[in-house]
Amino acid sequence: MDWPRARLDHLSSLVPGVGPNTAADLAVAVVTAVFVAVSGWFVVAWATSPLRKFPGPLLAGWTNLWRVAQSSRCHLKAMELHEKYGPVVRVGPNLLILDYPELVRTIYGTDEKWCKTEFYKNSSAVIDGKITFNLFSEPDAAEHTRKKRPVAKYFTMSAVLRLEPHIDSTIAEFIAQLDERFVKGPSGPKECDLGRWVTYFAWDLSSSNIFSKNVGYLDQGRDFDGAIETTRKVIAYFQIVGQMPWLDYVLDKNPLGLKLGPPGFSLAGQRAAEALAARLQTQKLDPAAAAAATPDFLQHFIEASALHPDVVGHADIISYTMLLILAGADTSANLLAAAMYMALKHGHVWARLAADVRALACDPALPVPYAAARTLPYLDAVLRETMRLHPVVGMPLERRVPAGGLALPNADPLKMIPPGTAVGVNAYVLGRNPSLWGADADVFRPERWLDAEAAAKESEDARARLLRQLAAVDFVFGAGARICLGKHLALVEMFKVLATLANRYDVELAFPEREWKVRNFWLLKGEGLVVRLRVRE
Ligand code: HEM
Repeated sequence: MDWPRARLDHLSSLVPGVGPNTAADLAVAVVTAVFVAVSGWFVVAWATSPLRKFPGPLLAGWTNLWRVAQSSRCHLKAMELHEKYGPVVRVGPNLLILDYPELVRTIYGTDEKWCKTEFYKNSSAVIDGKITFNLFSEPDAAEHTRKKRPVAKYFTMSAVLRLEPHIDSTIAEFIAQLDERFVKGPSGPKECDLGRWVTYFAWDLSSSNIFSKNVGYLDQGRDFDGAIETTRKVIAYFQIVGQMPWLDYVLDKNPLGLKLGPPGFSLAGQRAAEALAARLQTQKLDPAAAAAATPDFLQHFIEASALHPDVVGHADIISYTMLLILAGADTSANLLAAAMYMALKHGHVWARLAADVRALACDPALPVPYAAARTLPYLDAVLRETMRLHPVVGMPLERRVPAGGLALPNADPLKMIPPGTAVGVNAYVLGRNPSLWGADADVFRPERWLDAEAAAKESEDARARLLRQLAAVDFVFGAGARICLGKHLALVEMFKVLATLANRYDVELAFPEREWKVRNFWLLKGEGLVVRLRVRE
């Protein structure tokens, strides 16, 4: 639109130093004024921030854009920063990252004072124009407890073990596909992109645990409906907007209802809604068959709805199931791929693991029972060591400092973090802290766990140190009131599938000299796990 000349002249004459000449002058003046105002605002905010005393990159203290730019390698950047600045580093105008193992119990406790920050808010749906939090994103502690209470009992170890038949059937499908596609055939074993195949496995397994039905990724050998790729994009989007929450209000949750941000996650919602409707129908028509079926999460949530109708409606059942898909599939796939890569990269580790598993004398044609796999200390050590160095979630778990502030330990001269500050510990950093792990903190050495357990039997100090190490590795699943609900399930799956693969196959890396590439898209995902498999003699 062209503005009338007189109006432009009048407006531009209001800007000091700019004569009533041209529209271009006015535009320059407006841009300059905005720039000066915004810069001024940044300078004042920076100069008056109570976090100014905390060290960190200068730009990070001004704008969250700095950390957004680091996203895909923020776990490595965090290591560099702690090395340079110490255990407390300012990585955003209102965010400090901490490398104090002893603070984990305070920050991630059960006392409901430490709430999740805005980082999590965006991973919620908009229903009827309102942001509706799920169990994971809910910031309010009381509301979180209300949402969690009806379903928590379905995630205990004993409840998870009742899902073992689903895990077995998916592992059976997994090895059948590996045999058929990569082991058999006249030309002998073929290269197998195991990283891709564990992803199909984890996605089918997640669906089997929830709906008693695989989606068919293993069967088809591809992400045939695009849901895996879409979910990854959704998680990567959450990583970015979590760090600059206002972006999500522009890109996704804007009042105009325009979707400029993440790809829709509607396929998972639609699948969940259809499965729920079908299950309710079956229950009505054939209650005896429904009661006799192996339980799954859908069944559990329907039961929770019957027991707690005031908390769990049908929309909540769909929300719980979608969350399990989002939180449980790629996380498990990434940990499984990391354990395989690390054990194979250190050939003696895989050899010892395979020898221990085979000594159990389980049938190599069948999935190894959890009760048998769990008896193997070396398998346990391989898993712990993998989680220590490749903790899956590659970002700090942000929490808001409550009233009273946070006192720093060890007479840290910075002493006190003020209330309202966002703070976070990154499991990747904790897993490499030399005060916990010693000088070889960066080395993959499962034997350290066996040594530590032996030492713990001999001395109180060693026992206390082992407990600290166990707590640090456990932090891979978070801690306290917001600890991962799927922790037991994930561990049962890991024990079983690693034991089954080691029991059935001789495995080697196809390109042992190559390093895999790890990218951080909130989750740490390694790429380049390519192997050759032979069914063992
Ligand atoms: C190796 C696998 C997994 C890892 C490393 C992992 C890690 C985590 C972490 C770190 C959190 C806490 C986030 C925070 O406090 O900011 C979390 C929460 C959660 N996880 Fe997992 N997870 C895994 C597998 C699973 C599985 C298999 C499921 C479901 C079957 C699951 C369901 C959840 C849920 C529902 C929450 C939210 C809990 C709450 O806020 O009450 N996770 N997970």
